[in-house]
Amino acid sequence: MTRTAAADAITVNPDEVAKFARMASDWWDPEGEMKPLHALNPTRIAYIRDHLTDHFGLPGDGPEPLKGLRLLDVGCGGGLLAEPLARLGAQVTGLDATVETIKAAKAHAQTQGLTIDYRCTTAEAFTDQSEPFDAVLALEVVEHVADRDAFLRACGGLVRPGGLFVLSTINRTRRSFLLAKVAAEYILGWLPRGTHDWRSFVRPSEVAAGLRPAGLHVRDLTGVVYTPFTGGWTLSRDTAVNYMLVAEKP
Ligand SMILES: C[S@@+](CC[C@H](N)C(=O)[O-])C[C@H]1O[C@@H](n2cnc3c(N)ncnc32)[C@H](O)[C@@H]1O
Ligand SMILES: [Mg+2]
Repeated sequence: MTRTAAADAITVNPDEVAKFARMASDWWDPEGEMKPLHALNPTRIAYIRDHLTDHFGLPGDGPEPLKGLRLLDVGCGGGLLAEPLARLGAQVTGLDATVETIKAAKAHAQTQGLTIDYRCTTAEAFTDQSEPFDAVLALEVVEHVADRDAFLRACGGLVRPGGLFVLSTINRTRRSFLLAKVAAEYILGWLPRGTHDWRSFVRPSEVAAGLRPAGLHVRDLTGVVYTPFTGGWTLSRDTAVNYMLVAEKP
């Protein structure tokens, strides 16, 4: 049975988190069920690094361009994002709703000699337990939560004034139904069948509306598209399927 952060956590969809808990041993296998996240990683990490260094006026060169920043990775999974960001010098806290996932993340970070503060909890529960962060990240999580607005409000509440929120997800369009649902799960087999519910995909306008009560404004919206020739992902103006978004708290 999956042990979750808190049975009454309003953003946790038990069926959704159980899927990720079952995959806990697979997070770091680049050919396993998390293969698409591994493939996306270089592109999304570069996007995050560039937005953070630019916004906080950091030099951006050198081996640790994110040194001095406190980051919160919400729905961190096995740490695919938390680890590279820690290597770039950031002080990283990672939250995930399932015990199995956090165990896998802790074990892997230890093999890498990385110090990351991993906790099994939710953004809404963590709000009362922590100082706000320079930046909060939630990549590929919002389409799996039970209450989207509560999730965005809680994430936004954990951003300090002057800080950033970075999100990635899948847009809810006709094209995303064909590509991110039908093709990815049933034709190409990139993701296990049933990974996503198209109705849970999120329009950028819905992210913006969900962040507004927490006082955040969207500063950037960038698409991420698959390039069949290279088998990689690149940033694009096309936000109809996958996209990344940066919001700022003034
Ligand atoms: C697709 S994975 C993304 C992992 C990671 N952010 C990445 O991009 O590599 C989604 C993760 O969100 C977690 N999750 C789902 N709902 C959550 C919630 N309400 N609070 C915290 N974590 C949640 C799941 O357990 C899972 O590990
Ligand atoms: Mg997803």
